[in-house]
Amino acid sequence: MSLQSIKYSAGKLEILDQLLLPVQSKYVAVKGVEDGWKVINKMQVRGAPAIAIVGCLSLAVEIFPETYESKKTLRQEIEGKLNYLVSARPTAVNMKIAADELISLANELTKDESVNVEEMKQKFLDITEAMLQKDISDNKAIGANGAKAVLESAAKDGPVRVLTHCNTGSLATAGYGTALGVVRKLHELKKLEHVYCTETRPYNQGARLTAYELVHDKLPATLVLDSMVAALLRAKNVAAVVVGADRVAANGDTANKIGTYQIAVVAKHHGVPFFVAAPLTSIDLQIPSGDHIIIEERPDREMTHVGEHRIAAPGINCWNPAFDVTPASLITGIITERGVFKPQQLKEEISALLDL
Ligand SMILES: CSC[C@H]1O[C@H](OP(=O)(O)O)[C@H](O)[C@@H]1O
Repeated sequence: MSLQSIKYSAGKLEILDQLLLPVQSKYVAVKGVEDGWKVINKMQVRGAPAIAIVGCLSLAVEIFPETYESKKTLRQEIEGKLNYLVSARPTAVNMKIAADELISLANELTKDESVNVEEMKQKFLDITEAMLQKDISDNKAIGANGAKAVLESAAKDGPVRVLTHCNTGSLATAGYGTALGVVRKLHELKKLEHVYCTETRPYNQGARLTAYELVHDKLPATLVLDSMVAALLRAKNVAAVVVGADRVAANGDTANKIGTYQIAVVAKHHGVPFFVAAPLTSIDLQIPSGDHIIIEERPDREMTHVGEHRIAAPGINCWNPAFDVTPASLITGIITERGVFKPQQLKEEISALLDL
């Protein structure tokens, strides 16, 4: 069992093919941007932070062996390939934010006469490679901030029961995870009584990936069906819900895996605190609200089949949005590596943090 979703060394990138988990643990090579786009679009690798890291590293391995006649040529290559990678999946903002930052860097280096084209290439490689360790350190901070927030929100002292949705662990990031990082931190603090994970139809990130991680780490965990959440919150004394995010708008509205919105509604009905855990690289202050978030719609086959086995009647119409938007009013707190924010204060506090 491996939880390392991404394997990288200079000029070489492999990803754990998550379509084969949990039955088969197999790494596939990503030899350039075309491969990067395909493994992201097919969801062989998925998860907002992992998408950005794999996308950028696919460009890094592509340019690594190359020599460029000018900085302008290299800049054009970087800009064109990064914008192409953004098109692989539209909802998560992390790839777009990473692309914009790296394109801005390429523009600055192009103008800097003290930097030659080889130095510019190496600087791009260095900054792209640093995304791996930064993501892990961000997730550790999210875990610590989130565990504190969950325990403070709990009605009683002592270990807590939490519910999570989809997969937000090592298989969605460079390691440790966001919402699942909060769960891991609670366990490290000996404050996790139990974690419940939803199966997360139709891709089954919960049953196939989160359960895989929880069994691997030997955490006290139970898999539940997406349809069980209301009954679970009514019967099992869950102290908090902690989910991930693919894009958080300036007002705190959050796009996350389909089913998140209805979990938030049920949590509100039962008075259970509902937390979103996400790095700053998932927060898009450029859009005012969740109404502006593009929701990816995926192939019908993901609903009508499990693997090669058909489970839906041929000819039935399908609607398969991969995400939904949870309004800020249903969110107790947004857990980041820089702190936990009320949705209503997010834009002001993040802007102040980033000196925007
Ligand atoms: C750590 S962010 C993970 C985020 O991404 C998942 O979506 P997908 O599996 O389609 O990439 C889900 O929304 C998770 O919350």
